[in-house]
Amino acid sequence: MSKSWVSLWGSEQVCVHDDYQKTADWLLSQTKHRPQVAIICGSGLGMLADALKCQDAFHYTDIPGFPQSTVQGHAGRLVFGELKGKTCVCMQGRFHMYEGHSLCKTTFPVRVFKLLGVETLIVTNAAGSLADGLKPGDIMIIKDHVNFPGLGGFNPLNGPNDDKFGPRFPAMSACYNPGLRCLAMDIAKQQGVAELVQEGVYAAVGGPNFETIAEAKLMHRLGVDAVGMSTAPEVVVAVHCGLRVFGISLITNKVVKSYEDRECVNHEGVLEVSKLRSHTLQQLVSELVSRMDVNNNTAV
Ligand SMILES: O=P(O)(O)O[C@@H]1C[C@H](O)[C@@H](CO)O1
Ligand SMILES: Nc1nc2[nH]cnc2c(=O)[nH]1
Repeated sequence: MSKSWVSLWGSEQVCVHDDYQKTADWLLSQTKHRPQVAIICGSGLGMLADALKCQDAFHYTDIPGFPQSTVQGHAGRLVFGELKGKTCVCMQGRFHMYEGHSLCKTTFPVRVFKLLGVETLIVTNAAGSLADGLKPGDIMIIKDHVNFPGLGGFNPLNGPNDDKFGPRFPAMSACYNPGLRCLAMDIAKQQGVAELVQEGVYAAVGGPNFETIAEAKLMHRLGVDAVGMSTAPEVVVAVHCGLRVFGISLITNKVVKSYEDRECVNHEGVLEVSKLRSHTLQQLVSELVSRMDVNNNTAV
């Protein structure tokens, strides 16, 4: 049963081991698939699940304990299936803090994946670029992140630590697996899309508003390459419980950094660019899944 925990910021819901286990047990009773890889689809990127063969799909509304998706471009389905010889589970729709989910609900699926036997988590998102060399339609392989809500005390690991998942003070200095990043770069070259792909630092903010110009300038100065409203909390929880992580940001817009610039970002534009690049991203992720080693959590 989830419990209430009083934090610096007031009362928060925390989920306990039993909550994750119940959801995992239900899923294991409903599908024969035993996933090794989990994929979280960002805004407008749900089509990554279309490549899965022999699908078993569940609406979030039907999964006990699962939060619900409320954002356009996040279908709210969990899809199990085979992708190039690997068993995968794919979230068509993720949870964001700005929807009103507690951080434990935002990251709930990650621990469920761990209990399903997943070893590798692939996170994708739509993001705005701050780096001058990244333009809409580009693909950024996430090298590292800045978790702004986490720095301010909004961390999904707040509250009593569950030692069954991981340590009280987990290291975060190698969040994004170097071997998988390198493999993804090689695949991009082989697929002829290397000019679209580069590595960079992602920053997570709380949203749901897009950045002010002062905020954009601040993050640019701090060395952030792309900004979005998700991913970092999921990755913190994944690394805590020993999952290997690979992350991709699809750059859907540039973040306005000048008072003279009259461009204005909106969610519909974000979804449009996601759609345009969906095929390229699907090819890249499929090949990465195909070529990754799933039985050794430390190697590629
Ligand atoms: O789920 P992601 O991070 O891909 O979604 C991004 C951030 C906001 O939820 C939304 C803004 O358009 O896209
Ligand atoms: N915070 C933020 N999230 C995004 N998601 C897609 N584009 C953006 C952006 O420009 N800013």
